Amino acid sequence: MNWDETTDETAPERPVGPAADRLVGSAADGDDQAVEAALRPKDLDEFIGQEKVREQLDLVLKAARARGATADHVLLSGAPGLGKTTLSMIIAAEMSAPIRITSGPAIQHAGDLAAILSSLQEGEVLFLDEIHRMSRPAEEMLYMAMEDFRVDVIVGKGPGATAIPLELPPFTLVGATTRAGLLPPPLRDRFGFTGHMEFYAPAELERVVHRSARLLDVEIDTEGAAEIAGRSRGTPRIANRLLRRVRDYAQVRADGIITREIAATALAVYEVDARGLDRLDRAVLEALLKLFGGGPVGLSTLAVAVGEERETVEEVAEPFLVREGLLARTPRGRVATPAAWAHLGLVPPQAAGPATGQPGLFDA
Ligand SMILES: Nc1ncnc2c1ncn2[C@@H]1O[C@H](COP(=O)(O)OP(=O)(O)OP(=O)(O)O)[C@@H](O)[C@H]1O
Repeated sequence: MNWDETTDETAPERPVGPAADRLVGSAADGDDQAVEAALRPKDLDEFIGQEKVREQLDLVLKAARARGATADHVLLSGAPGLGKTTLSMIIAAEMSAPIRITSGPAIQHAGDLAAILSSLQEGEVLFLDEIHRMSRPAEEMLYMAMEDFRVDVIVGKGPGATAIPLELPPFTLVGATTRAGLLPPPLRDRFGFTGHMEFYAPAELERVVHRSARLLDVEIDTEGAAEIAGRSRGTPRIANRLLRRVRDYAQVRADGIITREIAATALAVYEVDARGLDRLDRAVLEALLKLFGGGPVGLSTLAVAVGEERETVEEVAEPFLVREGLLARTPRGRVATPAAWAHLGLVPPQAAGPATGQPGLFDA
């Protein structure tokens, strides 16, 4: 099989093996979950960035409130850590409604979903994270629930099974997905509003860092916040996590105040470089440049060279390297860009071509 066919450059980082606990991973770890609740913005005004989604959602919610109606179902797509859970909580708060939080993988049987749906209160927000990972029967039950606020509960088995219709109170489903493309069109079409969350600009992340520092009672100057923001890979969750590690360093090794120098030195200790690359990202780039002259080189060969699983390189390191324009996935193999050479301070070999990376020599 051609590896290129299975490659999705927009695929979000999925923690794999030892890479799961990396400081710049975008999925939440246990430590994050404890702090995140305290750092979540509580209303749309407090929510930083995502101007388009925020403005559109503001209209959807204001209109529903003015009509005294339940808000339309909302689908939020985007990489982990960009604020989908936070926005769902804000939707509930803006509608003065309670919220129930669950996820696709937690709903394996239609009965699991029926139990949740039948216990919802009128107007309640149901947040369904990773909605693309729900089972097929549950998904089909959801179609009817979203459209008609009704489900058919199947009682019994085999020829004697009967469907008992169950009326549901109007509710708002907020679905979140990192892979909007994986949602079947009938499900996608049942959302009244779809918002795509983009990675954050450095200036927006700076505001996130300042806000979190204020809530955590940490003193930080403008340049210190800019330094952390620049290494946060466009993701508020990572910005908040780096801030906490820099705060530790500032407390233990300095006077507690975060300046540019303190942030840069602290993050060097944690091996997060000026562009947000960590040890794994740099190992991949270094192997590509130093061992294979910048490529093209096959994924398996590259993975062996860095001593990681193929999936770890492909799913954990590469998405960010591709996004940053440091690495390209081509039909002939992985290739470094001029920006990669510049970032590692190396000089590309002359026009003679790759040092060792003859196309066809390496596995595909
Ligand atoms: N726009 C924002 N302004 C301020 N803080 C934010 C913003 N977006 C996210 N955060 C912070 O980032 C953290 C992660 O956000 P959240 O849990 O909502 O992300 P998510 O997209 O739901 O991630 P996942 O897909 O892993 O569930 C939270 O602590 C939240 O406070």
